[in-house]
Amino acid sequence: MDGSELIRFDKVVKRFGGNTVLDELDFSVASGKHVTLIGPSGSGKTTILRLLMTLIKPDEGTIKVGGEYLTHEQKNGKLVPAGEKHVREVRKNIGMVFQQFNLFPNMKVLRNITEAPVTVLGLSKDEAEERARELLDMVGLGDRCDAYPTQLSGGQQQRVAIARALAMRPQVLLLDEVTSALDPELVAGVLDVLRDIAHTTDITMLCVTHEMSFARDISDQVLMFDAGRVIESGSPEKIFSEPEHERTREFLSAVL
Ligand SMILES: Nc1ncnc2c1ncn2[C@@H]1O[C@H](COP(=O)(O)OP(=O)(O)OP(=O)(O)O)[C@@H](O)[C@H]1O
Repeated sequence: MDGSELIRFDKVVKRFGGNTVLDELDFSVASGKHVTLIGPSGSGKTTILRLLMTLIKPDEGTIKVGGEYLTHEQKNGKLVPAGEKHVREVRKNIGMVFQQFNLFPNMKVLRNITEAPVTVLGLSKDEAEERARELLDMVGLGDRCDAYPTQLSGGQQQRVAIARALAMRPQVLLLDEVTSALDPELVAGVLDVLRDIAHTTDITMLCVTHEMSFARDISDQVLMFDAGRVIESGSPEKIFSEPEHERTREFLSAVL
């Protein structure tokens, strides 16, 4: 938790057709911090996470992760659009948990977690399994290594997805409305696991959530988005108790 800058968006523009979704967006996330993005539907929050996962590319601007450009690379002293190999290297620092758990249905829980560490990071099967078992204990599923995803509840599957993301030892964990697809009674278990991770590890978190009490509990900083820009940011105490912007007040009164 050294506070150095881990993520930086610089004048990022993203358009879909004629619709400008991110409008010269600047923001940064310091290493070890937990930052939550809130704001009305369609304000561009998920787009930010998808840009970081390189699922989409910005139309303008630059994105850096861990001091390296994600969008560009240096070649012969010039900044050029990043090639696939460069993107893959920078992307290794980033883990993501999606709304839909996206587990491999034909693999048991343990293998879901060990697959990428073995094939992408080159860990031995034994090393990967040891780490996977630790992570499964951490998410409260140490006894479900041999289950298939369909034998688990949605909440359990999402906890496996969290363990799978952490198994790659990313510097930053992106969380995209990870409880939205869950039955209400399963939400608390997943949020408790994430609270525990936030409070006991030094991983950086960038989180899109509609769970305002969760955002209040884990965040060092809350960014309020509207129409593709950060209109207000600050500690959860400030944003939730003394919002300055009229749009923030309107948004919070609709969701709290
Ligand atoms: N692939 C796409 N093609 C066209 N439009 C898109 C695409 N992805 C996102 N958009 C549009 O971009 C805008 C921002 O979407 P985004 O999902 O980032 O918003 P959000 O703030 O995460 O919303 P929500 O809280 O509802 O998830 C929306 O108007 C959406 O319809």
